[in-house]
Amino acid sequence: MRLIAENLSGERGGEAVFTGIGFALEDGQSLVVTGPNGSGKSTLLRVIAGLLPHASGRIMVEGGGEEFSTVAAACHYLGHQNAMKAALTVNENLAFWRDFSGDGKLGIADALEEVGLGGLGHLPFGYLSTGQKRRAAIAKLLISHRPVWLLDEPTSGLDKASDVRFADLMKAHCSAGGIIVAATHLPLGLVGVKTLEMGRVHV
Ligand SMILES: Nc1ncnc2c1ncn2[C@@H]1O[C@H](COP(=O)(O)OP(=O)(O)OP(=O)(O)O)[C@@H](O)[C@H]1O
Repeated sequence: MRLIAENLSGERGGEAVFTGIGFALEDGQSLVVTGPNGSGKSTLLRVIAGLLPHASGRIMVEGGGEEFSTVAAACHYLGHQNAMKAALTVNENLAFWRDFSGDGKLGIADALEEVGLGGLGHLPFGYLSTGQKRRAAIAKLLISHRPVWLLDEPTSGLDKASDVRFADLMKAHCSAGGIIVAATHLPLGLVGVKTLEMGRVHV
C-alpha cells in the first residue's frame, strides 16, 4: 500500500495554514511531522484523516484493495483527545471502537496487556491517570487493524517505560507493513523515518 499526498494545502478559519505538502509512504515507512506550535501539524493530520477538508491538492491510498480503498477506511486517527467516554469502562470504550473500526489481531484484554493496563479494563475510563488514559487510547490501535496510523503527539503524558513500549508497538506495526504519520515534539524511537518540518515554505 502507498499513502500519497500531492501539493496539499490546508486552512483554518479561512486562513492558509500550510501549502504545497507532498510525500509518498510505502508499506513499512513512517513520517515524523515536526514544527513549532501553531505551524499546522494537527491540521495536517486531520486533513489526511479526512476530518477537515483540504483546500487544494490530493491525499490518497493506493494498493489497499477493497477493504482499504480510501484513507478514511485505511487509517486510525489518534488525536490530542483520547476519544473515550469517561463514564464507560475501559472495556466498554474499546468494545465500541472495535465495533466501529473492525476487528484486529488482538482482543481487548490482550491489547490492554500490551499497553501495560492488564486487569484495569473494568475501571471507568475517567478513573485512569493521564498516562493510563493515553495508553488505553493507544490500545485502540491494536484492537482493530488499520494499516495507516495517524498519531498526534502520541506519547504525551507517557512515562519512560510506556514510551519505550509504544516505540516497540510502532516498530512492530511498520515491520508488519504498516505506515505511520506522527506529529510530535518528542523523539519517538523510530529508525529510518522520513521527516517533514512544518512552518517552512513547501513548494
Ligand atoms: N478551529 C480553528 N479555527 C481557526 N483557526 C484554527 C482552528 N484550529 C486551529 N487553528 C489555527 O491553525 C493554526 C495551526 O494549528 P495546529 O493545531 O494545526 O498547529 P500545531 O502545529 O499542531 O500546533 P501545536 O504544536 O501547538 O499542537 C494555528 O494558528 C491555530 O491557531
